[in-house]
Amino acid sequence: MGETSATQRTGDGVIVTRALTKRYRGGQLAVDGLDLTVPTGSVFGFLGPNGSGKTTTIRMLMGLIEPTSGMAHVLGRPMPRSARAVLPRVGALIEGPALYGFLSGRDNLLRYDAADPTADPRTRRARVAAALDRVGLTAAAGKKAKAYSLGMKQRLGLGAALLQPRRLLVLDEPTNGLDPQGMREIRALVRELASDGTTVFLSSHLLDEIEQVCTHAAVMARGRLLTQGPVADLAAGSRGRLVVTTPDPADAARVLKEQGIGDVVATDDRVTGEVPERDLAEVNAALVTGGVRVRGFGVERASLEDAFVALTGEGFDVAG
Ligand SMILES: Nc1ncnc2c1ncn2[C@@H]1O[C@H](COP(=O)(O)OP(=O)(O)OP(=O)(O)O)[C@@H](O)[C@H]1O
Repeated sequence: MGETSATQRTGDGVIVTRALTKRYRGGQLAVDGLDLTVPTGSVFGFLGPNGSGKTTTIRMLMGLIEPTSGMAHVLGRPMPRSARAVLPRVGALIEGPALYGFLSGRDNLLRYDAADPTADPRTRRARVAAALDRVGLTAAAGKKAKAYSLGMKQRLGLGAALLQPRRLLVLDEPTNGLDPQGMREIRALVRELASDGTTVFLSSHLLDEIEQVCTHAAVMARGRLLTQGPVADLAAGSRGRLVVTTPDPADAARVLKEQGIGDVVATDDRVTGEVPERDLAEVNAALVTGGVRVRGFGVERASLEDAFVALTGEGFDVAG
């Protein structure tokens, strides 16, 4: 099979996998028949709880481990076979950046750049200065990396991935372990990179993170792909919740149950339930007839979390 036919077959996805499978030597089936398509220019969230197979997938995509079966194409070329041609065009941040604590941030990047045989030594300093600027570390460039906060270390790792122009950035749990401020910084950076046209593939076990920064997402559980597509479509696939705001939550809950509404949950001044098939006006009328003072009545937009729960029938470890 020639390279051209392979490219045609995989369309214009930046990452395409078909039936990609990894069984570790111990017998653990970590990734099971994965069909993934990451559109060009997307910020693609690879979502799943710990142990769902995200890191294993990323390691196969980067040619770090061999799949047991199936195929993975990155930038139209098969991995791991074309790793030498593909990897220079991919920036990766996997399992935290490897940094020398005793070197300054700038010297760490100079080292990274020097390790790249395609990087012109005459323009090295300028490249490193531009990368430091990109990730907001110019002022801290002279500090030793061991004095950096976790967020600064992550940003330095991203800076290393950005020394060369990249068509694809692969970030494995880029905000893991960061405080809220550090998370915000990394998310802002990801959005900025994406606005320049770089495709970003990032894994996360945080649903709200995916909703905040990603255009597309795939959801993994126990090594299998549950769904993938534009984030807005994934959330819309779930029906959302009926929400009644009222000073009479107990009465409202009773009426809603009488009306056949499922999963009724009452809190202080809010009662929610599953969205019924029938006309919502009838439900509203029943509440009013039942003496419930209705202050608000409507359907709350479904979140990706609702979609996840609907898909798996179980909750998601949102707090991490
Ligand atoms: N080298 C290995 N040998 C054997 N089993 C492994 C190995 N690496 C991972 N696994 C197992 O494969 C499964 C998937 O792990 P993986 O690290 O890919 O998941 P993950 O979604 O990235 O989770 P995490 O966020 O915890 O890294 C887990 O059950 C894990 O224990």
